[in-house]
Amino acid sequence: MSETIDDEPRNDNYGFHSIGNNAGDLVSGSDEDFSKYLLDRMKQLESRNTLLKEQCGQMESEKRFMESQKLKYERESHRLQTELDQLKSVPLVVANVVDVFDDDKVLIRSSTGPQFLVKASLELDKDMLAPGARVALNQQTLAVVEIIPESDEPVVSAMEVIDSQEVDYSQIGGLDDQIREISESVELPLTRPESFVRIGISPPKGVMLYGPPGTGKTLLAKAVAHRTHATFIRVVGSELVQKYIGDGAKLVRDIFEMARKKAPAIIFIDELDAIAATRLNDTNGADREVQRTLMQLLAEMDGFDNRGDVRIIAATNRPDVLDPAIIRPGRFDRVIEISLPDQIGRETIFRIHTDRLSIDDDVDHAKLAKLTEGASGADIGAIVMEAGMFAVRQNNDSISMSNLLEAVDKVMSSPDVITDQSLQMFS
Ligand SMILES: Nc1ncnc2c1ncn2[C@@H]1O[C@H](COP(=O)(O)OP(=O)(O)OP(=O)(O)O)[C@@H](O)[C@H]1O
Repeated sequence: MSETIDDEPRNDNYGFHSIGNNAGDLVSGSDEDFSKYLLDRMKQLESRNTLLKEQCGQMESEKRFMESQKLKYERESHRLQTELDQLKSVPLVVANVVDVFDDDKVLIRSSTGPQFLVKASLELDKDMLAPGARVALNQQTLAVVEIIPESDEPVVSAMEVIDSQEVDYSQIGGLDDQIREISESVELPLTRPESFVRIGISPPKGVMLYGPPGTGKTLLAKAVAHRTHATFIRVVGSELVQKYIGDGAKLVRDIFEMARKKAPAIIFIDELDAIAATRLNDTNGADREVQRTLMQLLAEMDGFDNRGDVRIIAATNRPDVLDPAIIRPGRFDRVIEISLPDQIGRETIFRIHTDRLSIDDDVDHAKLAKLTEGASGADIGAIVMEAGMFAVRQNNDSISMSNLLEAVDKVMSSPDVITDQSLQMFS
């Protein structure tokens, strides 16, 4: 096969003239010239070879780039196709599980309110399919096809007091015994759990604070959270009473779940009586829902490890209506009365509330305490606030005793102040 030396005719300087593309075509010349010629040709061919190798390298990298681009576009096309399929799929209906039965039947309540008895897909995790769970239904058959993962419901995370105020025991007057009791029941299990393990006793699972409004129950719970650097999750009982079936129980589950995630944590359930009033036998739908929520609370309390770092404190103004089941041992087994402050307590609370204010030197806290028999800590706080407003109105630089006396008259004559007969329920 004739070997092509080069693909262009050439004009070389050695007395040779090519008459074709083959070596045999060279016109003869001297041997020396011929070897020079060959050397030159070899260099030319070497540089051409180098050039071709570079071009080949470039084409290789272009080929790799094109292949990667092809892969990238194939992936993008697959993603868009999947998205298109999903967008074309029929939207699912969201509902809540009311009850689950053995034969894969589920009683659900749609967001608009009606209830349906439907089939549940066999692929679903039966443990997750519990009353209160949120599920997605096929639009045609209403069959349960998905369980919507529980997320931090905004309403639950909104309950966490993330920036719990810098409340300390020193800002609470007239409750020294109660502070000691709550410190033993809540603070020590969080700060010195090993003491309970060493002695072999379990700390109280839940602490119930009861007493008239405005006596410092919430304040105490916040102070404990501050002392233990625990996440303070405040839940108001009435907020657990939800409109739809199962939502209250689900809220309780979410709250305990969040507390475990955010441990050490203190769950403070204010107005516990809103869900823990005595269970009535003859109940209508709404009471049944409240009971379901209460049962969930009891189940969570029975289920959780009381040596763990989640503590529960509840507060109520209505101990007389509480279901006895809620305060049996193993539930709220430490009950602490937060009573109205006595004379000395009121004087202390007056000092606490005026401590950071500009007041005249002649302010007599003992006299103010004598004049406010039956006032709660909140009433005393209101008196000091009113006195401050009077001083501002008179453009004074500080609060005078007369401002405080005027405020005592105003607040103590207000219908909100606890009277003797309303205290009967706490006796
Ligand atoms: N013992 C106290 N010492 C100092 N301040 C108090 C005391 N009790 C109440 N206060 C004042 O009253 C305010 C309300 O108190 P707190 O919210 O703790 O009352 P509560 O018992 O939880 O009321 P409720 O039962 O209505 O929820 C407090 O922020 C504080 O300013």
